[in-house]
Amino acid sequence: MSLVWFRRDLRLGDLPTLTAAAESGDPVLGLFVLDDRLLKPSGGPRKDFLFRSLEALNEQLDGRLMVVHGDPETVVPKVAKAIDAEDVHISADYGPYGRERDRRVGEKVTLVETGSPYAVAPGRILKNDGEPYKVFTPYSRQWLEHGWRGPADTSAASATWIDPDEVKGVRRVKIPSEKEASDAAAGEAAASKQWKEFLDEVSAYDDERNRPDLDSTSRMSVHLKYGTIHPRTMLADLGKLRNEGASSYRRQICWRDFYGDILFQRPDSARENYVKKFDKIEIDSGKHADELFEAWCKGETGFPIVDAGMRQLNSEKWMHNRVRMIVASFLVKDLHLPWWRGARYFMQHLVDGDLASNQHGWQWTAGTGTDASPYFRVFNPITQGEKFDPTGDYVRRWVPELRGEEGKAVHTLKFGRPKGYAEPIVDHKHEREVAIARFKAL
Ligand SMILES: Cc1cc2nc3c(=O)[nH]c(=O)nc-3n(C[C@H](O)[C@H](O)[C@H](O)COP(=O)(O)OP(=O)(O)OC[C@H]3O[C@@H](n4cnc5c(N)ncnc54)[C@H](O)[C@@H]3O)c2cc1C
Repeated sequence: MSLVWFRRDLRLGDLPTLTAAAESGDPVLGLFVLDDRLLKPSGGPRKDFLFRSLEALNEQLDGRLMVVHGDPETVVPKVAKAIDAEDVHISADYGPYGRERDRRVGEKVTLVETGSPYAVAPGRILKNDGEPYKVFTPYSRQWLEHGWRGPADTSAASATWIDPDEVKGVRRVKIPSEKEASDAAAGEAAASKQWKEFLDEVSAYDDERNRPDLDSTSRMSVHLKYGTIHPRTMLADLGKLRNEGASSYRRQICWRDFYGDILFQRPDSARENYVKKFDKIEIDSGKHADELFEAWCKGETGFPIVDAGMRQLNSEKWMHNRVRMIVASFLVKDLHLPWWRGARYFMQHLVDGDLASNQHGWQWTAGTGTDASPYFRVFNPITQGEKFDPTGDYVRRWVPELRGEEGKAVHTLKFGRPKGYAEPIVDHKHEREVAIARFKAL
């Protein structure tokens, strides 16, 4: 018998783990472990998406997904023993917790790793001197040159699936549900449909991807996070197209691989500054800092694009990439709060919250990360709004108090601030100087 332990690969198509497990011709048991170490710190939207994707996977397997609850170190060997499986097939996990977990489980059973959640697995792309890259552009050149495998030809029909009802001595649980849901459609079929629909529009991606008012990005991040689609499948489709949009999209997939690689090289960077000299930068704390943080979380800063972004996050559990950068810069450089405070809030609320992309997206914006935007480059939330939401539609969509403002005047409020909309909580010009002075003091 073979065991496939699903983790961040909740699909049956393009699943090399399944090819490996089915190779011997033995029947296969599909297993998912509800692990409190991962579930407890997960925000509701992520749990909801995970549970709905598990439901979809279970359906694809005609109800044959075994779901158990507990510490994988105990339950995975128990399940393997119950079906007399020699090998436990997994897709490699490169995150700090996942690596340590797999090391522990691997001491008790034979873990066979095939593939990873990335196009190119972390640790593969190295400089000529064998050192990992720290800067995106040379990494991306090497990444393109390295290339990736084609999609694996797998489906539910690739194996004979064991019915979990026939497995004795293992306590199964029902797939839970979660109240704090997002609208993101979950599961492999939804991922595939969404991707195909987006491919029809990808030629416009390069021109429009920075425009939150157009809402024209793919929203595939949550599917990539939970592996309801693999980037390899997407890259294969993109490879058939010859347009700027497809190249630009490929570059974003590369950013995802890059940050996966950086976190693999430096697991400490999930919690600490990637560039150590920033440990000494002055950051604010105390009651007033907490009040400012609260206003930021609620989208009540009095800066329209920042408030629109935070309200989109709180409502949709997702935020446009450009706006993620703007609100992150505002938290770090206008409010002088530590990046990890904002990153934690994002991880609680984002449906696509991913340790590598989130912590490094934050560190990039804060200036403490890899080829970071320099600390002295401070985003002006008003000009950023005018430039990237030139119609003003994005702000009006998310900030009802500003719906009476026309065009891009919604960012400057030059004709006055409507009643009921917050006064700016800080003076951007002044805070910019404070941020730069603190940087220079390092
Ligand atoms: C402060 C901050 C926090 C972020 N937190 C996360 C996070 O928790 N999870 C997450 O998946 N992405 C995160 N990102 C990256 C990016 O914002 C999202 O991947 C993107 O907005 C998701 O929407 P989309 O799928 O429509 O993106 P698209 O524009 O359609 O991009 C396609 C895919 O490329 C990848 N991608 C795009 N931009 C980036 C990037 N800068 N870094 C890494 N991968 C990228 C994503 O997988 C995305 O789905 C963060 C960025 C910033 C600045």
